[in-house]
Amino acid sequence: GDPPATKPFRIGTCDWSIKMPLSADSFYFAKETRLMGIQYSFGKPGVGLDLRTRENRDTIREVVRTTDVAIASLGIGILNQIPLATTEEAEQLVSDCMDAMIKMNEEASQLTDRELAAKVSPKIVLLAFFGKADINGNPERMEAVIKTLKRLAPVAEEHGLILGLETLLDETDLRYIIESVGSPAVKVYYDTGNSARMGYDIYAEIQSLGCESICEVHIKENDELLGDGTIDFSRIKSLLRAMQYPGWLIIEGSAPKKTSRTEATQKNAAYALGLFHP
Ligand SMILES: O=C1C[C@@H](O)[C@H](O)[C@@H](O)C1=O
Repeated sequence: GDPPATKPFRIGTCDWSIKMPLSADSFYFAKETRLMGIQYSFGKPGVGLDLRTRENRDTIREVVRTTDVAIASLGIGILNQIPLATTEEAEQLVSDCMDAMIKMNEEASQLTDRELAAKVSPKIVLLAFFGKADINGNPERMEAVIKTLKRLAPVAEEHGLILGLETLLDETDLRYIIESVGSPAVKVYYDTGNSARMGYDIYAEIQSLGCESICEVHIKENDELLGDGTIDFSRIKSLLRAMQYPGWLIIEGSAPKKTSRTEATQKNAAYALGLFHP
């Protein structure tokens, strides 16, 4: 018989990558660029359209309704400055973010428009481990992160949320953390550009980690537009198809030195839509 019908991938961008964090602007930008979702930032209390408040959540829901651009997931980039391995403030940030997600999911469940509800119910949050928050090559910090995640994961599990670790670790270390925490709520947030830059075999890692361990993917090229660098995105597409990856592909960075982030994202969106969403 016929092979099973394949759904096109959903493509979005993160709000920080286009320098429009915590605002409605990113949704209008995505709509103009034909992107379907925004990975929305979660930051310190009171900064921008902070999802901690009902008023801001209502505003963003209304923006999603008018633009038809979904909240693909959330991301806490500020963890790069407030490291999860070494600060209690970081644990509080993740906890606040989960509270906001729980409220968004509850509020969405009351909407009669089920398609809209799905677009305003983020389940995945990216936890960033870069710069001074990097834990690569630092077993003590890895152990500290495991301890913290063991406290956070039960809440995520109870509410169907996923904590996605975006790190500079290779597959072996990522597996060690995930297995040590021992919760299905802790997964890898895979970034093609970061892992390629580290020299990892990104194709082997994606295939081996699979959907069981990868919750979401950043499609990123280092200092080049998507498709202009060394990463073979057609190969990535085949791998994601083969593992029946159901999630979002989020465009991040991928801007050559003299190109503005917005211009680069427009070009990257055209490339990603052509390849992954023909
Ligand atoms: O996805 C990411 C999150 C950012 O916080 C980080 O700085 C960046 O390198 C990245 O890849």
